[in-house]
Amino acid sequence: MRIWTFDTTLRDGTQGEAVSFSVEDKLLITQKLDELGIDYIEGGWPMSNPKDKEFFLKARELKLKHAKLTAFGATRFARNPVEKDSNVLALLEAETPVISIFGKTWDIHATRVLGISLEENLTLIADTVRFLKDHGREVVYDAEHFFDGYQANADYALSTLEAAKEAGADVLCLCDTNGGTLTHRLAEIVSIVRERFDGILGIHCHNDCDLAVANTMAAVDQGVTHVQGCMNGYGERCGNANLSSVIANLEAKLGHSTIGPEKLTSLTSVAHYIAELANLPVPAGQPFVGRSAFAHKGGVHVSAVLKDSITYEHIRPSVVGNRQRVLLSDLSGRGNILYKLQQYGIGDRLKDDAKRELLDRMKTMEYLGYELEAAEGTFELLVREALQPGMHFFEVVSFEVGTRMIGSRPSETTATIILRINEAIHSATASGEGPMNALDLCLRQCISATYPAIASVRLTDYKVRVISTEKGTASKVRVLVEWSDHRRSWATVGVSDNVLEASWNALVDAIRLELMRLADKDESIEKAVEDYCWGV
Ligand SMILES: CC(=O)SCCNC(=O)CCNC(=O)[C@H](O)C(C)(C)COP(=O)(O)OP(=O)(O)OC[C@H]1O[C@@H](n2cnc3c(N)ncnc32)[C@H](O)[C@@H]1OP(=O)(O)O
Ligand SMILES: CC(=O)C(=O)O
Repeated sequence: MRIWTFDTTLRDGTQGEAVSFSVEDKLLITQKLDELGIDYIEGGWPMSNPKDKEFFLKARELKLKHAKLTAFGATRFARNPVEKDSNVLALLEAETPVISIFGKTWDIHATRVLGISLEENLTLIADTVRFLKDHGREVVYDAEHFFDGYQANADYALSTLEAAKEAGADVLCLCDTNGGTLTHRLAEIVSIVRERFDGILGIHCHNDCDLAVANTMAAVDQGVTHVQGCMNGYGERCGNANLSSVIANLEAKLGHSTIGPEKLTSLTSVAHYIAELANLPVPAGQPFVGRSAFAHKGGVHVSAVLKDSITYEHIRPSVVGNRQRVLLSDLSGRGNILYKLQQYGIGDRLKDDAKRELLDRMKTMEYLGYELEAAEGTFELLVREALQPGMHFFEVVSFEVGTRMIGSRPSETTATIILRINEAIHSATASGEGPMNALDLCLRQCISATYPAIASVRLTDYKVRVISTEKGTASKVRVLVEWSDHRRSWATVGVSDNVLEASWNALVDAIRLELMRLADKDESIEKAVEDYCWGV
């Protein structure tokens, strides 16, 4: 069945805490949602603020291929005749083909919030819908608090829908505004409304009981054909139904037609694009589009996935443009190692004994506090060392680092290192902006003449975590360092009860890894490594 998608990321989504978009962001997101094949894009409430007003003005220049831009507002305010209500007039001035308005369904909202009679509220609804229809707009009527209103006073709730319908509303959208309705009850109520009203029924769910997507699906099951939601589940309080999950479920599970299977493959990238503009991370475990949505960690899972991915995946990740990942940890089995080696294209270059040794080494390292899941560069180094035993490039003889602070003068840090390269001793002393910088400079001084290619490796992030705190300042720490060589990024990890030693080990591993990569010209490894490294 054809189900119409209505995205309110730019309106209800921005009612979520920490979600805010500039006019430029809103324009970019509108275009992106249009490309994704969304049917309606609710851009904001034009009377609410200058930003939303400007957005609708600028959006006139957008050449949308598919979506209908929608302006949102309220039924006329009780004190104003509809033709003089600034909120209603601003909706017309937005010049969108579609207007959505919310009206009161719940009797206490009419009497206690608006302070008007139940009858007068019906007039507000009918006046506003009719006025907008008379001005040639498609009207989506959002029945705010429909389910709470129905449970409080069913006859009155239904009469508000009748008022909107008789005035010409094109869609009657049932809103679970407080997000408190349980799925079975919501389905019962939708089925009653479906029997009573023909035409397009919509659903708008909030996630206060963590049921917004399930409730949306249940409503569709009862005959609703217009679904509202926000990308990444943004929205007031606990958010709205996550539209990316709703779309994926409708398309991939139920065979309904929304954006179509081809555009569905852009779902993950669009969700991440919007999160990027919102400056919020997509939660790793977000269904369908999150980084962990198809990430396998337990050895038992990975071993089965290697035989057939359907064993632990409910759909193929590519259906929604996501990808399968395998994580490394102390919960890994041989399967995890095999998977990675196959990914690197070297499944057959390591003997079974070497694979088992690698797994044992990994488990010991995890026990000592290394977290290879976040530092696949360190794992790659272990693999390459297993492939080319004895290839170390340089050996660390010693390192020394000291920071001097006198009075209020800026501190001074100097490091000295001694290395053995091809049987010759090299040493360097350098001052830096802190110990890591001083050590880094020394290392480069010692080896760059022999290995000039390491000049491109630079630190991009540095994180320290105390592994267990019982020893206070003497506790063991894990240092995770991210690196980039202008082509890709990767992370290495060091563990020690001395933060400088942990940092130094992560630094040395990153440089060794780069040298190993340059020495091993096997392109299949190179390509596979790029798959886990992230672009820069
Ligand atoms: C369920 C939803 O999510 S609805 C959308 C909610 N979104 C927002 O509120 C974000 C945008 N809101 C705003 O910018 C502002 O609240 C404005 C510009 C709309 C109104 O601001 P103000 O005029 O200062 O009013 P305020 O926000 O304090 O109160 C809301 C007013 O709208 C009235 N109102 C609320 N719902 C409706 C409705 N469906 N129809 C008519 N009037 C309504 C209220 O009675 C109240 O008016 P009152 O103060 O005369 O009683
Ligand atoms: C209209 C709307 O956003 C709601 O009822 O939640």
